[in-house]
Amino acid sequence: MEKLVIHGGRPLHGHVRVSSAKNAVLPIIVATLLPSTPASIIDAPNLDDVSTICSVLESLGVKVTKEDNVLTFDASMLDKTEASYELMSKMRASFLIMGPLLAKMGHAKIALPGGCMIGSRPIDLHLKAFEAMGAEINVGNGFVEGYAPHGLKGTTIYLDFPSVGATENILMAAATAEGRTIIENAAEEPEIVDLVTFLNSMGANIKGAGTNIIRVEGVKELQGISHTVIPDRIEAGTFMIGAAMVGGDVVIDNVLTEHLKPLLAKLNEAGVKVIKDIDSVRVISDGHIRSTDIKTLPYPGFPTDLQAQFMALMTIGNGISKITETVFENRFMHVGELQRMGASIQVEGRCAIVQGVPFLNGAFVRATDLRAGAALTIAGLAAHGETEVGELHHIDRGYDHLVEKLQGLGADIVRVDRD
Ligand SMILES: CC(=O)N[C@H]1[C@@H](OP(=O)(O)OP(=O)(O)OC[C@H]2O[C@@H](n3ccc(=O)[nH]c3=O)[C@H](O)[C@@H]2O)O[C@H](CO)[C@@H](O)[C@@H]1O
Ligand SMILES: C=C(OP(=O)(O)O)C(=O)O
Repeated sequence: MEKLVIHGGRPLHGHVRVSSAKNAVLPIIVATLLPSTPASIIDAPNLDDVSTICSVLESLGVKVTKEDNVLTFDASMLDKTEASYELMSKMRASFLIMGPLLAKMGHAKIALPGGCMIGSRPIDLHLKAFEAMGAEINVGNGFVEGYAPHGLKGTTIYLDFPSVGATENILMAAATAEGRTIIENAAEEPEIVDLVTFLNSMGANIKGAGTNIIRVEGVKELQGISHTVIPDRIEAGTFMIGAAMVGGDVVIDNVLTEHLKPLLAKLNEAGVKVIKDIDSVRVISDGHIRSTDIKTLPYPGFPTDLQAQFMALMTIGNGISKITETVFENRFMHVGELQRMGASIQVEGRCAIVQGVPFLNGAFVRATDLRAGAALTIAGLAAHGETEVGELHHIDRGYDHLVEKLQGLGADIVRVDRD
């Protein structure tokens, strides 16, 4: 069991480069199930979630190869349509294989992903959409099984909530379905746009990605291409918040600032200096933070995946900050850990009231989930004394070389074996 050991209080300086987006690369890898010829991804991030999704595809018969910085997926031998609980339980995004498998193979049997730390995360919207497209869906004994022996048919689907995963699953099911599919109240996240760019480059006919109505004209076949995934806006945001909290002068490279408008606005409100450039952003901070409220919302609102990190920043604000989480029902697991570092936070339902304190103190804390882990790492870098962060497998899911990148900025952080 490994842990991070952090000695806080050293300002951050220099450049750090953001990797490709986890939440874009995962659905894009799944979409390589669809074409009849191999598809490649250039510069995929080095993440446990990427390894997991590659294992899921391999378990279905896809040949996955890596040469230098290019991952290639050849689904011409795809012959299985069942995914085990062991693989599904590692990562919920694995459920995205349901749409492409139904579209291409007419069958999918997938272990139910189950609940997780941040909420129950049902898949009802995905399943309702597949049924509307003509699939027969049965749920039982911990599995969801779908049949579409005569193929999927386009239809109009209204999503009760603009679910990112449901929008992606439907897009992949609809790309080669018969006729037109219209997704109303679709998710508008940049990762949806990147998936659609990938699908359209392979020959799909999809319009409206990035708005809440997406139209898909089903095509007969897709052909594999090579794709470079968009930068990870959540990793970029994590470094921006980190620089703001710890203090210093940091340039974050490979950032599309148009994907981070709510964070830029909130850092501005918090008194942090942020200078935008074409594909980078510079954050200058003396560590004095004005308390600011945030409310998480689907894109283009404030991302739930930056809520924990922003809460860490608010723990040293000059007053009271109200943090409202509307996307997931239980995404405050980091509160207890931040309290161990001396933060003053009270949770009232979906709101956390953070009363800023002059400084945090180092403590032993656990990464209760991926973004909680990032938040606690930032908090440790800003805190007085030594912080240890355990349960690193959560952080490894979604941050590519986090420790090395922070060391490059001058942080005193090492990864060591617990024993
Ligand atoms: C791999 C990936 O891209 N993960 C992201 C994706 O997760 P994910 O795709 O799972 O998130 P969704 O947008 O689907 O979920 C948002 C909300 O909708 C609910 N819901 C979703 C589907 C459904 O069938 N029924 C239902 O009720 C969920 O429980 C949750 O409360 O978007 C989330 C919201 O931006 C991000 O936090 C995750 O980092
Ligand atoms: C919640 C997240 O990911 P996932 O949907 O894969 O659990 C995240 O990236 O913060």
